[in-house]
Amino acid sequence: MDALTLLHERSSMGKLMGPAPSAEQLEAMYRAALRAPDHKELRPWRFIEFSGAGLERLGELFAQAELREDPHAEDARLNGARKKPQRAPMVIAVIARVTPDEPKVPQVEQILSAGCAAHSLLLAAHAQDLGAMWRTGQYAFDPTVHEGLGLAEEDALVGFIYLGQPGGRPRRLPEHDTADFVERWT
Ligand SMILES: Cc1cc2nc3c(=O)[nH]c(=O)nc-3n(C[C@H](O)[C@H](O)[C@H](O)COP(=O)(O)O)c2cc1C
Repeated sequence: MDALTLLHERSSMGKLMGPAPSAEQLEAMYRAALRAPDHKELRPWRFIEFSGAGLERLGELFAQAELREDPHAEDARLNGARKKPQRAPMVIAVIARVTPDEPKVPQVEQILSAGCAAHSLLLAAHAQDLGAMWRTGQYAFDPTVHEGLGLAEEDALVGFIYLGQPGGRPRRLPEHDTADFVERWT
């Protein structure tokens, strides 16, 4: 697949099956992520890979987040939270590790860099015929989850990248007219 075709045709896959990406596939994905644009080379990112029992630990954190919000939360709600990470054989949390006192690189730029890294993970997954989906949901912003994953106060959880083998048909790509989004000053 040439680079432009990849950029034009990447799409998300919500239905994901095992096996999880191989070590080689993951290495190619992380190498792509580490090429994200990065002002002053701060490397403002951190990745946590969850698979197997790790997915259960992540689900437990999601359940704890529910409990902190509502100490009387019903079992169905807690079990629903526990099951969320099980929608894929692997999840990668992408964290913006923010340097707060960097005068030339505002925090938003560092978070954008981590977002670019997340996009590169998606692209490199697609290039290797893997399925992937970027999710946040309430848990990406939850203090219990942040604490459990060791985020510092200034860090951001940019997203959870769900990964696996595509388990469904790719959705039809939307057609957009670039003219609707571009203005030209000449
Ligand atoms: C930061 C971010 C967070 C997202 N969070 C969710 C989410 O929690 N749940 C969801 O269904 N889609 C979420 N999405 C959207 C999907 O990842 C996906 O981009 C969307 O369904 C469109 O599909 P496409 O990537 O094939 O165009 C998120 C996207 C971004 C960029």
